[in-house]
Amino acid sequence: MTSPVLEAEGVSIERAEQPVLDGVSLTINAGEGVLVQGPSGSGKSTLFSVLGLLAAPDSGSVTVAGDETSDLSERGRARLRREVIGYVYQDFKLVPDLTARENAALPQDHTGQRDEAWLDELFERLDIADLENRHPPALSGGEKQRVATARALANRPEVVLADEPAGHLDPEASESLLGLLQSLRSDFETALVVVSHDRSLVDRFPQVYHLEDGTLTPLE
Ligand SMILES: Nc1ncnc2c1ncn2[C@@H]1O[C@H](COP(=O)(O)OP(=O)(O)OP(=O)(O)O)[C@@H](O)[C@H]1O
Repeated sequence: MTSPVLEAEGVSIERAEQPVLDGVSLTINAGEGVLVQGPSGSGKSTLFSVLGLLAAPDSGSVTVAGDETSDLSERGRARLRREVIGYVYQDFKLVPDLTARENAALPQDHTGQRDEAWLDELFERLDIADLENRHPPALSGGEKQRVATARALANRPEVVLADEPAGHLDPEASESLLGLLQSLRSDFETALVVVSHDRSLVDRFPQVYHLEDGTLTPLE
């Protein structure tokens, strides 16, 4: 039996005194591909933050790689963020003073284990090898998105969380990036959780949930 890499149970959170997530439960097993689809403002980025231990829920629990996180110290949560989860942020969060390759290597530098061969492979697979010495201000939105994806995968995480990972790409580049994420999922058992408003992604994922009015519903 596969064990969950990420599990949210009864998660609720308010923003500006309004409920955004209302008793959301979600289980992600190793290697699973899950899309959370919902309209703008439905709470997708909030769910991304809660699942990624970037925000604590008001109630409910989030368990990462078997560790229930509400009782963990900040140090323990930081370790899970570093070692278990990879993040593709909606606004990339690349460091402008570092090259594309240095940005992608940041998670490895935080754990003290540079793996140049894996970075080479990621840059090849993402088709950005020729951009590795450029700084983010000199990259297009789609190029930044691929560098951010390389960074998310740098530590071979058990689960990648991605907020609108194809938001800045044309349909062809979006298809290729999602194909890459899905192939990494099958090659390395990396679970993938994508939150997106983009309905065209629905057919690309084995499991799809709809988020609206604070409630997460599986789409049949
Ligand atoms: N820091 C905050 N303070 C107040 N309200 C917030 C805050 N963050 C989010 N919200 C509100 O919470 C709701 C959910 O926001 P969230 O960003 O999670 O939605 P989303 O589905 O990701 O939207 P989008 O697709 O437009 O990115 C929105 O109504 C938003 O205005």
